[in-house]
Amino acid sequence: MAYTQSTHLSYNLRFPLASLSSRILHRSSSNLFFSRPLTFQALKSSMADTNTNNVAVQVFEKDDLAVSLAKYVADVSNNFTSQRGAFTVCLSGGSLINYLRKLLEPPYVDTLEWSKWHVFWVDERVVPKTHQDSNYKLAFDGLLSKVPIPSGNIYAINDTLPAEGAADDYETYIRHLVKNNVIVSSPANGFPKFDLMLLGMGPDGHVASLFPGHPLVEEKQRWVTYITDSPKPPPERITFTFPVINNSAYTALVVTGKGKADAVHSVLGKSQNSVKLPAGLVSPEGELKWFLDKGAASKL
Ligand SMILES: O=C1O[C@H](COP(=O)(O)O)[C@@H](O)[C@H](O)[C@H]1O
Repeated sequence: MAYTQSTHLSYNLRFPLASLSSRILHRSSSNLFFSRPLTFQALKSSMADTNTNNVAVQVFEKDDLAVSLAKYVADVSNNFTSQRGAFTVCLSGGSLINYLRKLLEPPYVDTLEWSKWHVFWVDERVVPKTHQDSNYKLAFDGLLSKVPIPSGNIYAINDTLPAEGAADDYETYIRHLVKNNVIVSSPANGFPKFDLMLLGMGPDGHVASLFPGHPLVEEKQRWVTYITDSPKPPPERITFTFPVINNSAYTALVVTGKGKADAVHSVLGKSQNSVKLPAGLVSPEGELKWFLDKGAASKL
């Protein structure tokens, strides 16, 4: 794979984001390559068969990923808070939260309009909020407790309900927030359109709690669904479905570590597998950006 070190990438977006620096991989038909800076329109991708949207893949050295992710989140947040007066962001669990750590440092910690943030979970484990497995606890301890987001803007699941009830309850609440214009929805399909979806990916290629080969991957109607046989513990979880994940305005997939290199290769590599992993089904309406470290990108 030939590559050059890029310096700046200018995004030509609805909400133009500031330039980013580091090594950028752009997809073009069947090739993945490092390249010189391109305009955002040049990032047209054929990554998923139905995806005609913009996709960028960026590979980082060590701490640079967290630095760039913080800038990306801040730029998206600033654009929405200034244009709409609110920013709806969906968090995953797992390693993602640690990669958001630079948001707790200047300039972001002091300048972001935290009071306008509305925080949701892409997926959640059905355990008490105080449990070590809780995605809420992970995000609260690692990020949310350290910034001035109003507690009423943090939408955790109801942890007193079983999985099915918790999924129904979360979907009902999101419908309520759509009705009240806290969350935007698409006139075309009625699904909620979150401003930013922050996804991780497991070594098996799962995103949210949508696991390879599981029927939930095919869900087309529900906004939030549940699983009681998750292959990764704990077994009971609730999760956004693909129609919601793929309706978001901006999506970041943050994937690190050699253990995920095979799944990354399967989704982004030259000969993409005919059976798509869930991560390969992330094909949002808006912009998709992969944040990889060198380990995760090592088989590309
Ligand atoms: O179980 C989960 O795993 C995925 C991936 O986690 P990671 O630690 O490998 O990054 C995560 O995105 C999801 O939210 C979580 O529930």
